[in-house]
Amino acid sequence: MLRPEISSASPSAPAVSPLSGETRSPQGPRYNFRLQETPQSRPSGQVASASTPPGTSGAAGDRSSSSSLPCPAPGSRPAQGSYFGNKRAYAENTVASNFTFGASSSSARDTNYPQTLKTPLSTGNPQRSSYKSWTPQMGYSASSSSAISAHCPSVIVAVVEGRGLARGEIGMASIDLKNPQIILSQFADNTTYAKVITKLKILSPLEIIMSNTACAVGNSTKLFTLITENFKNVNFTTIQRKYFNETKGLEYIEQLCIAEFSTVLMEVQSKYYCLAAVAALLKYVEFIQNSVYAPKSLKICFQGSEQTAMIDSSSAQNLELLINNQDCRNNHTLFGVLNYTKTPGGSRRLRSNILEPLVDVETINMRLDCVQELLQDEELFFGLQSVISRFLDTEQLLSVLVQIPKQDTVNAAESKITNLIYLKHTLELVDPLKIAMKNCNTPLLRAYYGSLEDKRFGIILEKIKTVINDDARYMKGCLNMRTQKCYAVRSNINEFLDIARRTYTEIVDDIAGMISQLGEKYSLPLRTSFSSARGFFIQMTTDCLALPNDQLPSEFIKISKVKNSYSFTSADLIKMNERCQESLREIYHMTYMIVCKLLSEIYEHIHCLYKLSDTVSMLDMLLSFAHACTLSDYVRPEFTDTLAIKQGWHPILEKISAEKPIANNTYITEGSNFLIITGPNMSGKSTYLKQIALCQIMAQIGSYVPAEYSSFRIAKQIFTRLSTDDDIETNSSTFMKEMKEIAYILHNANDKSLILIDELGRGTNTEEGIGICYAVCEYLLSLKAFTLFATHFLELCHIDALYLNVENMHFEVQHVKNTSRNKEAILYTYKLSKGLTEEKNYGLKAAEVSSLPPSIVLDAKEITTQITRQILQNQRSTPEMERQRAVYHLATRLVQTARNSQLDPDSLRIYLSNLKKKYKEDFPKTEQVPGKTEES
Ligand SMILES: Nc1ncnc2c1ncn2[C@@H]1O[C@H](COP(=O)(O)OP(=O)(O)OP(=O)(O)O)[C@@H](O)[C@H]1O
Repeated sequence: MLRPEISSASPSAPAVSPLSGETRSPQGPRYNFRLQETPQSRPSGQVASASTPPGTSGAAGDRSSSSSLPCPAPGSRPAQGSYFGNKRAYAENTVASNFTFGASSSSARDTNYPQTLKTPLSTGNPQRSSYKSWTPQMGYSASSSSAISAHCPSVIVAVVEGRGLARGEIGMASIDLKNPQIILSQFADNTTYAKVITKLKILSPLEIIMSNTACAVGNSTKLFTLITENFKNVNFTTIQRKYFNETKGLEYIEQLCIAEFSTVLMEVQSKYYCLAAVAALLKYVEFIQNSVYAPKSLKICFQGSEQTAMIDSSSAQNLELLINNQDCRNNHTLFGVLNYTKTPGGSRRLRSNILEPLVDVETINMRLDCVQELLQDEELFFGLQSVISRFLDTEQLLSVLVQIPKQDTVNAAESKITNLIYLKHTLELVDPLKIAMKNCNTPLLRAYYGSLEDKRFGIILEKIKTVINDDARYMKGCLNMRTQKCYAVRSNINEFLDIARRTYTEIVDDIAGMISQLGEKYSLPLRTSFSSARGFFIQMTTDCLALPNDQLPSEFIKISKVKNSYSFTSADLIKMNERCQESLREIYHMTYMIVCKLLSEIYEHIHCLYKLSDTVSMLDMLLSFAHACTLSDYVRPEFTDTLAIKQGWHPILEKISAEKPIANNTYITEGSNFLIITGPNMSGKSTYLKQIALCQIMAQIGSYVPAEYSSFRIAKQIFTRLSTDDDIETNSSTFMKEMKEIAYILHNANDKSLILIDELGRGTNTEEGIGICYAVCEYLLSLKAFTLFATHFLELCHIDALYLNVENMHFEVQHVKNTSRNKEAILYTYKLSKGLTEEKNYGLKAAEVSSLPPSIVLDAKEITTQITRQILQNQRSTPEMERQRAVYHLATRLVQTARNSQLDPDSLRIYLSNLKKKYKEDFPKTEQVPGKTEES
């Protein structure tokens, strides 16, 4: 048996774990997880064989399972006396000994683990507790409010990097604890590890697992260091390298992947790093969850990095895709604009699509066809929306159903019963969903309709209905749900269960009777209330009532008062609550066994739920797109080689402001793929850049876009270098941030990128800033990427003379006389026009209208005039410098022309002779460039 060993490290813990000898990152809590082999252990990664029926005991009893518990035959009776009188005999006969009801259980399996194993899960670490506290009972709220909880981190990722020559080859495997789907990926990354970091940011993990060799004392790998720096709030766990075992990974996939997705085996067979990562991941997850995945129960997919567009995390942040930069609680984000989803699955899907838009035009167009149909057919839209909004979190339901608890506890029993009720509720919605979709036309909707025709839905429901009452259903409120669970199983299936339920009802009636008697006795308006923590208790409002001596009778204990309402209990009520709990435990116990038997019968069909959850989440997202369209006049995008947006506007600005934003046109083609945008401060440059990126993302996820007409070229990557107003870093670190971001773009951009750069070089002095901008522009101009470059350096605009593919655009402002203050005021039009801005000293003008003291503004104006004069003088005083500059320009143009010599020979000759003419006009006395002949 493998013996896992976990040691928890508090932030103040020493750098080396005394238990495992592993290093720990100094930031925050870290965990080291070490699996040790002991003589009685089963080999790593060993799981119950595929032929083991789900729910039966697995290898070496390791996969203890629910249906191994013998179930009493319907109608079977204890040998003698009443059920209560023969409880023990009944238990001995019918209940497997590993079914341990009670707060703490120590199953045989559990004894294989040292006590330290549980420490990390029970520490008060708030981050850690997020999955510790996650239980199958949680997260089934049906409303869209659950969208928020849907985004609480629940993903565990294992990352491994190749060694030696294979350094830079990355394998990743992730599983969402709320969604039983494993995503594998393997790719080559460069030394900045941009792809890994981006992928991890998109996954937004709860925990990252790496090999212990990645963080050997004093010799951590660059990848480890970068990940720990970038994910300071995420838990790290290191596992011995041997558990990153590709053979075990392949075995895991063979055993756990459901048949529908088994082609993944062909894809990953020779991808050793992702196989190694999945082996470590599953070993670890099964360990911390204290459960194993049932054979053939998981959806496992391989996701290459080329299937979706890449948006790095700082671009996602700059563009406010998911989180608003000013206030992380408000929903002024692209997600907020598009999110009208009704299910947690739909909301999760929207989130992941926004972060990873599609690149396949055919798929995007299929989605757009659906949105179009939903917009044109109101009946379809409202019919679908009403059914979809009744679905629970199907993915999480599946996630619970495919796990077999290693221990049978009251909680596990209760959760299985709850899940069966949810399953019934979910399956009962399949028919209404089919009815709502029966007249749909578009191929994608028809395909989803077709997936609902799966016979397995009906088979499972039929089987459930033979055991579960027709009216057992999901209900809000803990008492309601408790009642549903109690009476879920049909009567006459188990006589003892019927008796236990009668007893439970009697106790509940007794409680109500006792409380009403107490009310009469003290002439108080007492009410029976219930909470999951307290059980039944008494409540009383004091609105129209004065208490004798301002005190409650002494019989009432544990009194608490909130506003004008008292809550309390009595010694008798506490006893009755205990009896109630005991009888409930018995009911759950018997129900559980029936449920387990039922689940084992329906288990082979359960995988159709993967299809259903996919259908529901996709329909929910498409409905959400259509909903967003109905609130604003969006247009269906086209996909061509040109980025052309007619009268497009910023979708988030529209959501925030009372008036519709000013719309603008955009036109970028391969021949004119570099826009330089100038304009005074506050004229709308940054907003415009973001608007382009947001529209591009909306189009690529299959949504309509805010414009009158739009056409996009698919972007494989979207890069942004945008200035953030609320940057509180120092000037130097702002500059370093700028440089890092721009370096990232230069390393990763290619011909299919969309690049937005705003105010590059503002973190350093003007000359150097211009120099950097110029060099960056020249590099980007060598690509066919679509680039929008907003700047205050007007010198940069002259680059259009050298490069034919550069276009200058500017934001117009108007100057109006403010008669009351006899001053000129700036009127922002937010209108984009051709050419570069003619505004001068607009920084000073902006400062003038700001709250800067007038004396300071005056000083600033004077100093600016002096500096400008000095610069001009300097420039004039050195004709040699001017000559050199001209030579440089001429040489650059010649080189550029030669490089882009797509011009035919005649045009090239004309172009060169024009250049020569211009050069001679500008410098009549310079006969030729020193050292060079004219011909050269
Ligand atoms: N198209 C528009 N329609 C309406 N309001 C707009 C539009 N564009 C920008 N604005 C408003 O103008 C404000 C300033 O815009 P923005 O930050 O884009 O200007 P900027 O030119 O980038 O300024 P700076 O150069 O100082 O960074 C925005 O916060 C927004 O409220």
